[in-house]
Amino acid sequence: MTNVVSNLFFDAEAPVLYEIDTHIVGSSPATRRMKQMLTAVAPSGAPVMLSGDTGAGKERAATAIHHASGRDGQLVAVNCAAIPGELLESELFGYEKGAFTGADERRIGLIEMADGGTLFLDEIGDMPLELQSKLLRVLESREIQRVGGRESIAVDFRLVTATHRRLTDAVAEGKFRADLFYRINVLPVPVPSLANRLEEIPELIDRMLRDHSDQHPHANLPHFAMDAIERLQAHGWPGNVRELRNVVDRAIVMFPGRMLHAAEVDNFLLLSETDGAATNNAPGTGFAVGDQEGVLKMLREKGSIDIRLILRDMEIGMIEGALQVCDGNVTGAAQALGLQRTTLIEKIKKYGIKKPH
Ligand SMILES: Nc1ncnc2c1ncn2[C@@H]1O[C@H](COP(=O)(O)OP(=O)(O)OP(=O)(O)O)[C@@H](O)[C@H]1O
Repeated sequence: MTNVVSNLFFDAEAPVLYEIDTHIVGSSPATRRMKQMLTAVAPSGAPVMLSGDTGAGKERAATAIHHASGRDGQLVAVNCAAIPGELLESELFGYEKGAFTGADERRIGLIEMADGGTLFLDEIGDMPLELQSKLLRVLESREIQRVGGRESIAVDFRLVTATHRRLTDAVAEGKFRADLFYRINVLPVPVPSLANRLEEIPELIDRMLRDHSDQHPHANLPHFAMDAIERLQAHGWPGNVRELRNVVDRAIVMFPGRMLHAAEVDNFLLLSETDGAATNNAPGTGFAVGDQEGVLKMLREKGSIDIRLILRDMEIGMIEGALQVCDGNVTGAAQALGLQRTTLIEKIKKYGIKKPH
């Protein structure tokens, strides 16, 4: 693998490198190794399997591969764990009108939508066995049939898969088809956890702040002092880059134009650890800002979510965070949140939020 990768790497064209570098931030040895691999595999049409912990950046790597591949079609991302098994087939393959109750009109599936582009199957290990067989057939025949349809439709897509667990274990347990595993594991690329590239934290923060200011040109960005960075580099990062993004998002909301020191960072990290417990004073969903994980989990378990409840919980979490960071000072917290003081007081009353002493 290493030889193949390094040979391909040296032959890789500059635009490929440019795309990979644009999407993937970081110059640690671990990330440099990953970028070399991505640069090598992107131009080939062979299936890539990304492995790594949750939040490490697998979807970002898939996006980089797509953009560096030179394929004209679109990148279609599907989280196999987020869509209930019985729905996943019709989502992937599409269906003909009348295929089942409720199929009022023909629907193009996600595989067909990825024609000419890239199909990214996230959490492939969660795909039901029956669907695994159907996917294998598609990979071998390069054709699909919509649910309820007879016509075979040719599809040309590049497959990228991702998993956060060892698929070989799932194969050994009979939960994942061995033949599919070998078909999709042609070019394995490990995505390193943030704990293995702590030196990249300043670069990642810079990029996140820059992205924010590209979207909000008038935003007053926060600054991270050296002691704050040191504190971040001593953290364990179980939630990886996603957890770091949450910290940066909190800093953007609560410290616009201000300097964060170690103490503030400690508070933010504490908030990360108590995500979900933040709503104990009111019956809630237990979601926190940016908690996509939680949303997906609930969608999986219940099949639906109540967006108003989730937004309310996020609001409670942010108010509690601002109060904590401002030592219970309502005027300061209102300022940090961009709210009128009276509005904040109303919200504190409405949600029964207790101010820290
Ligand atoms: N190198 C990076 N530079 C900037 N942001 C990044 C980087 N890597 C990841 N992120 C951000 O971190 C968050 C998590 O990344 P991503 O969704 O790619 O992780 P993942 O490994 O696919 O997670 P999951 O296993 O939960 O699907 C996203 O908001 C993403 O934009």
